Amino acid sequence: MSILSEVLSNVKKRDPYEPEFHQAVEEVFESLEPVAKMHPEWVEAGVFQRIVEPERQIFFRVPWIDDNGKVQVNRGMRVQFNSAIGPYKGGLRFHPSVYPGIIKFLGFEQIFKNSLTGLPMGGGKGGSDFDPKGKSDREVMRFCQSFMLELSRHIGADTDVPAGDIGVGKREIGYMFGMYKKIKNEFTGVLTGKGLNYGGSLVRTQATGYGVCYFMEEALNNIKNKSFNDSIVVVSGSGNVAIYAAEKASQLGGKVVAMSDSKGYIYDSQGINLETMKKIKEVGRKRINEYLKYHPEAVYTEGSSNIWSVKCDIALPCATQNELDENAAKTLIENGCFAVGEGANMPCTPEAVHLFIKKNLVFAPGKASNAGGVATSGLEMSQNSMRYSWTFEEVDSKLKEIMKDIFKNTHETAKKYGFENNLVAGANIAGFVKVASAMYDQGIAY
Ligand SMILES: NC(=O)C1=CN([C@@H]2O[C@H](COP(=O)(O)OP(=O)(O)OC[C@H]3O[C@@H](n4cnc5c(N)ncnc54)[C@H](OP(=O)(O)O)[C@@H]3O)[C@@H](O)[C@H]2O)C=CC1
Ligand SMILES: O=C(O)CCC(=O)C(=O)O
Repeated sequence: MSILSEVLSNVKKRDPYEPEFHQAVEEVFESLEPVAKMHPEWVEAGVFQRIVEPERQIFFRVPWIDDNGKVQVNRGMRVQFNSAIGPYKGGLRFHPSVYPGIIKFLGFEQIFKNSLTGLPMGGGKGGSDFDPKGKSDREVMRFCQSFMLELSRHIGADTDVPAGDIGVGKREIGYMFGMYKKIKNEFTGVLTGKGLNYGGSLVRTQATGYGVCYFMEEALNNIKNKSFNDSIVVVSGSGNVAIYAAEKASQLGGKVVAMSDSKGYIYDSQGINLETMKKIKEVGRKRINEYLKYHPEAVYTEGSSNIWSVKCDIALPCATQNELDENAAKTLIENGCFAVGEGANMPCTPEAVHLFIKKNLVFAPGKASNAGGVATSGLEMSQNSMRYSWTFEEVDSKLKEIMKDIFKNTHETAKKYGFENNLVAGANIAGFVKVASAMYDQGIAY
């Protein structure tokens, strides 16, 4: 049995009820056989065993009082996965589906993603099974304050710097930052994704979605001699990542014809009107079928996974994990889709990914293509430390350079290890090598 199979089998034995975490480890380990062969010293130092075990996991009670005066209790968690190359960094997810297996898979992905950005950030992730949907602003505020009351003991600008993810946006970050400041009596860059009026960075709102398109444009140019220009694009989700991926895809000359939420999807042959979408989702926090009130010529279909039956050239899954399976992948390919860029974390199942690679689509894996969000969070941390702010153009051009560099690194690494044009292997190997070498240099007790 190879060391990688042995470690994977132990991961499954140790935490048998965490399928998403197993999937994330398996997907990275699939690419690492040549690395293990090239670095017997890493095998001997137990780097592979150590990298799958979080440095620390924190679980805590989050009691809060709803608008009816009733006490509610949620579960909070933070997984501090790996700090070999910098303070733990990664988002917080508030969604009823959150449990340790989800947070661990996200934290594991974050280690390699953050490494790919070239910035000094370790990997972490956290969240709660709290559902902000349908709650009043006051309820969300009370929950966030209670959450931070405990989390504040474990984070800090040089220790662990959380940010947003599903269900956590500017509103939630604001409430949590306010509470942290009150508890610690200090104004530091302990969270990113902050409002622009209190230390946030320009472009952070747009960064993940824009970054997906910068990465994809580079991949299309280099691998297929194509671009977004004149392409038909389908984007799943209508949250932060989806809206700004759709915006940049349109700016680059693509036409986005469909977007979704967890209930269904909208098809608009004229191209989705993003101002309407922002009004519905960012301002109103409403369901996507509201779009028909403003654009009656569009079509709404129940069932979010059906979105992949819409004919397109480029598909950008930007909603959630495992939202695009093998059948959806077959349909996309039959309809002529030539590129898939993951805006969400692990949105394509392993079977779908294998098919895309086998059929030579340009496939951009999330840990590379959605790294623009955390990279810009890294730039927010730098600006906070300097007590300074860069302009929109400055941050945007740094983001673009970072995404181009991530593409170059993943593309060249894939080639070097015998996986030409396989960006999954390139991203896994390039992300891993930097962290593994730092872990090795810092000794086994680390
Ligand atoms: N925000 C960021 O900077 C980054 C986010 N990501 C990843 O991108 C993805 C989206 O995050 P973000 O845009 O921030 O989150 P948001 O909460 O802003 O939006 C999430 C979107 O996905 C939809 N969605 C959520 N769960 C499901 C589900 N189970 N089935 C179908 N649709 C679903 C939501 O629909 P509904 O409103 O109906 O629930 C909503 O449209 C996540 O995978 C996240 O981890 C990755 C890198 C950075
Ligand atoms: O900006 C960040 O720190 C985290 C973003 C994130 O959660 C992600 O990359 O999945």
